[in-house]
Amino acid sequence: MSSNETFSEIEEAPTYEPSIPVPNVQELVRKDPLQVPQRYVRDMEDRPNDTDMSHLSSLIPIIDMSLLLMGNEDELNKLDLACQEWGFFQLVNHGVPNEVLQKMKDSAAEFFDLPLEEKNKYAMPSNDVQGYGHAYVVSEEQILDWSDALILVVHPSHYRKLDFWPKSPKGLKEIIEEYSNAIQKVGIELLQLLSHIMGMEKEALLKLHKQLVQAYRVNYYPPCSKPDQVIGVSPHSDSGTIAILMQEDYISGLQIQHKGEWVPVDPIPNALVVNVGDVIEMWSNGKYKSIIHRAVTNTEKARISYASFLYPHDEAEIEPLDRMLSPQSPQRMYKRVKFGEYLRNSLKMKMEGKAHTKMARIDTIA
Ligand SMILES: O=C(O)CCC(=O)C(=O)O
Ligand SMILES: [Fe+2]
Repeated sequence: MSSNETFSEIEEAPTYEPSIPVPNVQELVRKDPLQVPQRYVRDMEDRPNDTDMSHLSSLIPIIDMSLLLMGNEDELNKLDLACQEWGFFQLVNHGVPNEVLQKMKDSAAEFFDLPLEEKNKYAMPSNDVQGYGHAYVVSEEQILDWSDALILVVHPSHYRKLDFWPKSPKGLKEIIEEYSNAIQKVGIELLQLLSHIMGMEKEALLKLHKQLVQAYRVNYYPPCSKPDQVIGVSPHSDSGTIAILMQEDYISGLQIQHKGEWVPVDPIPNALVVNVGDVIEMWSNGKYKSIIHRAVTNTEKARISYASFLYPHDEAEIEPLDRMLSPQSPQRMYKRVKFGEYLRNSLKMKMEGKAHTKMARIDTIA
């Protein structure tokens, strides 16, 4: 692939901003399902409210990849509108076999069911953000998310730190690789289609990455006795290019901000949820939106979500593309930033909506 030829395979794996170690939430719930320690309790204004917005979930665009790949104009328009108005869509007929999705889910569920000592063999060290633990914890005072996660860099393969890839259950490593390869294929196709709807040649966005990097974050949200007081994953936008998420089939939790409301993205069995990240928002000069989203918990069931993030090489310079400046938006909304600096700046902050995008924004409003 052209974008992967720029950097040689002897390049060292990058390092990322560390996160402060905090208690394991699954273990906390296992020991006492009713306890909700104060460090997880949100301020009143940040709590999920119980207004049921599930009727809005069906408005989130559902896009058919097989139609996109056939060049169907209506579907391409739908993609364009989805990225402008929602920043999120559900992707069906994406080509990843259902067996691969299911094997990924079964194997990850088995991992989280292992005793803590076994999972802690892959514990995120204090100087890294890969492994089993919690990202974005930057101060002891910070209110914590009601979740644990396994985080790995999966592509390019020489970036992998195999010490963090669980050896048990048997087959997990292999399915992470198989699933991630399948997701990368979908991701590349989406980048080609986005290049097309931005009026560029197919490989344009891929080339701008200099090298396509892919990280994998499996989130585990234990049930919570007070789901109205905690958040599973704090509101944030994703820093990379695009994110592709697999959800549990029948357990909701993901919510996205749309016109001032938190809209749930209820799972559609075997669909993938795709969202535009900050980099696409910057390249498109704000035409396509990187939307704030969060995950909430429930009293009944643990939920696992599987997020793959595609992003550029650390050295890639990100700025609005000339062709995306238009009479409607003649001014650049973003400065040029080196992606590696942008990403590390985000990882150094707690997740807080779009606060991390400040370093790239040109604020036109005084
Ligand atoms: O669990 C979810 O549905 C969302 C996870 C997410 O936004 C993330 O990992 O960045
Ligand atoms: Fe996210």
